[in-house]
Amino acid sequence: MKQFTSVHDVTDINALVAEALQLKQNPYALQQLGKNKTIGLVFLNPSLRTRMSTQKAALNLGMNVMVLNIDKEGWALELQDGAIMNGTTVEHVREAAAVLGQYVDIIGVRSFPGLKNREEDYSETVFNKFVEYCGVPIVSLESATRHPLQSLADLITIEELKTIERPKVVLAWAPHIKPLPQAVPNSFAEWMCKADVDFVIAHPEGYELNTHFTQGATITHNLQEALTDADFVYVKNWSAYEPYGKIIGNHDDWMLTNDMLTRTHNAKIMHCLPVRRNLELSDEILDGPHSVVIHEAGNRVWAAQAVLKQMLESL
Ligand SMILES: CCC[C@H](NC(C)=O)C(=O)O
Ligand SMILES: NC(=O)OP(=O)(O)O
Repeated sequence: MKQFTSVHDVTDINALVAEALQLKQNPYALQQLGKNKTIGLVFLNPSLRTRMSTQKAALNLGMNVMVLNIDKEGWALELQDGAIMNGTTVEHVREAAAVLGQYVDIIGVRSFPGLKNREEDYSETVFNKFVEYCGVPIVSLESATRHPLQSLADLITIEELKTIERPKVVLAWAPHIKPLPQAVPNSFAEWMCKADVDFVIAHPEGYELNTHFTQGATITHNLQEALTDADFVYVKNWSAYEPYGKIIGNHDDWMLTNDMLTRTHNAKIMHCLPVRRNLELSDEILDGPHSVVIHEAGNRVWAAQAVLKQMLESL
């Protein structure tokens, strides 16, 4: 595996899931594989799970790890090619990315969308500049339009916890007070459309995701209908794709409650975290028997470890 930026970088998602579950059983079996290899984790935005789980995965493989919060600890980055840098930016991404590539064997980058310019975000301008200039293999720590490490962990969780061969999986939009990226739902949809599940996306009218990511999914504006016989409900907020980056209408009634779950097939409730309690998901669900969000977060280590193993094997 030369890079991990989307499901399209994976030849066999089921084999990758199986590999992750094997590593979960025997986390330290490959400590020599990463010996004297270094991964650099570069964050342009906050992170808890991705930061800690990817470090742990790399350490499990014997790698050295360096973490840089480049937005706070690095120089103010210039991202526009051809810019006359006579303003507040101090270093161009061309140099910053290339220099980072001198220090590491693999680089991870987190770069959220600005949610202002859809063309800029959906062309992955910032992320792709790191890909272009760093000169080493790259793993996405969440980009403007995808979060593949999260989606792999989600698929691992579904495979581990499913009680029937082909479960019904529902991506259910939930309310929020801030406009959030579409990266997590885009990526989840892409992976679910390739997995052996019956996949349904439920959201209020106006929150349609870009169809590039949802080919094969059943899409409904009726949450109750979607929840019927669901085995997994993946709860996530996202802002509108059109008008881009906006919150449209008031849909507080889309926050899941235990009463709504009675329609499901004893569904397990998933969320990538962080979650706004009693806004996106109720306390009664998060603290109740249906939630698997902590188990899901734990699987981020095994997802990252399986990906880094394959990337190390390709160095
Ligand atoms: C893993 C989730 C990161 C981010 N969440 C927030 C709260 O910004 C998002 O929704 O993409
Ligand atoms: N789910 C996830 O990626 O969490 P962080 O943003 O805390 O890394």
